[in-house]
Amino acid sequence: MRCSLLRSSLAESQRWMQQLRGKGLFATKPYNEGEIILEEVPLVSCQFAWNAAYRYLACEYCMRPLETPEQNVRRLAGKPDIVLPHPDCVNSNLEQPSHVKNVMYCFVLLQMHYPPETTSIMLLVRILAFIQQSSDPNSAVARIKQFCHRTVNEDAELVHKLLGEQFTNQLNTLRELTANVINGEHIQEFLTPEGFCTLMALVGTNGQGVGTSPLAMWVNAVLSIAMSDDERTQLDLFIDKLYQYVEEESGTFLNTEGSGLYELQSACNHSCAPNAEVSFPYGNHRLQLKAVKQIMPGEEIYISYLDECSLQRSRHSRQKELAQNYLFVCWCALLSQAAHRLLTSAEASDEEIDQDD
Ligand SMILES: C[S@@+](CC[C@H](N)C(=O)[O-])C[C@H]1O[C@@H](n2cnc3c(N)ncnc32)[C@H](O)[C@@H]1O
Repeated sequence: MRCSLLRSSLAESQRWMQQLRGKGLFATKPYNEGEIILEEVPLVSCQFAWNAAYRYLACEYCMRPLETPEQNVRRLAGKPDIVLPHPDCVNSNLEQPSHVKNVMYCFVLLQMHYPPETTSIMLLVRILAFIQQSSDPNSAVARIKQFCHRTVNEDAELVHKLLGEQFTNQLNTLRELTANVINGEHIQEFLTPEGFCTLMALVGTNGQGVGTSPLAMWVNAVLSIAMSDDERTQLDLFIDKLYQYVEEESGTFLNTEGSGLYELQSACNHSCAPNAEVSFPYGNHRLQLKAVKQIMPGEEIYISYLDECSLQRSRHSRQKELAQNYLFVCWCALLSQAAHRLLTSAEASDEEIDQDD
């Protein structure tokens, strides 16, 4: 009886938490650790403006780097004579003649004191362009509206960090500038003050960071080649040396970075102990979601919205980042408090039962 009491309370608290979390992605079959759950390309993506400043050239459409691994490592390591072994892996990045570098149009935004990276604004403009250019704009709008897009969390009294009252003027200027760049019947609703905030919140809460690196692709490719133990040891030493040179010359900023909007992946809720992770193994914006633990049918698939560094930080810092960027109070913390309360009340009932006995 005591067990069933605890079980029903836990089931209730889980239902309550699912309500708070909204929709989620659930496994319909078992996945082993390391197994691919899904792959998808984004509806829209955009690279960070600073890539160009650091001479990271990537396709404006799919973020595939526009240099070979050898050119990449020569630049990052500041050593123009480095030659990478295994030419098949070295040259694989050059075979995309259709991937081009476009000139991005720029906003006066760069002069404004407003927190979002230009990428968030470009992503927002690309969403509008996606709707405008669609052969069926109404269904394009419906697809965009499937992404969660609330601007406030009334339960937890949170406002998205990009939408605070202190930014009213900046948001208005940005909205007017955007309407000058792109306008039309089907996107009117997103160019009103409320609609624009909704789109900003949508980009803020659903944008997935994308990272591509020719060097990392070369490393993955050569590591999958069959070779003797001796050759493998030599290769490992060579790779370690390359990364050491790169770190000395360029530090840790190694990837071409950007952000994308993914329909399936964005349905994944956050956990500080996730059972899946996102990667970009093709060196472009095509995303892969992989199980990092065994997942059983019916289980929810969670990723971490926090990078590795933030995940190591205190619960308070994690909660702050999730609240400001994603408008929720980390359920991991809530769960432990709720579980603690349930446990305490179960223990209390145990005592009562014991006394009754
Ligand atoms: C990318 S969406 C994930 C899908 C979302 N649940 C939906 O209904 O569309 C991110 C939003 O999901 C909610 N969310 C994600 N993980 C959560 C969690 N662990 N606890 C509570 N809410 C969460 C937050 O509202 C967050 O802004």
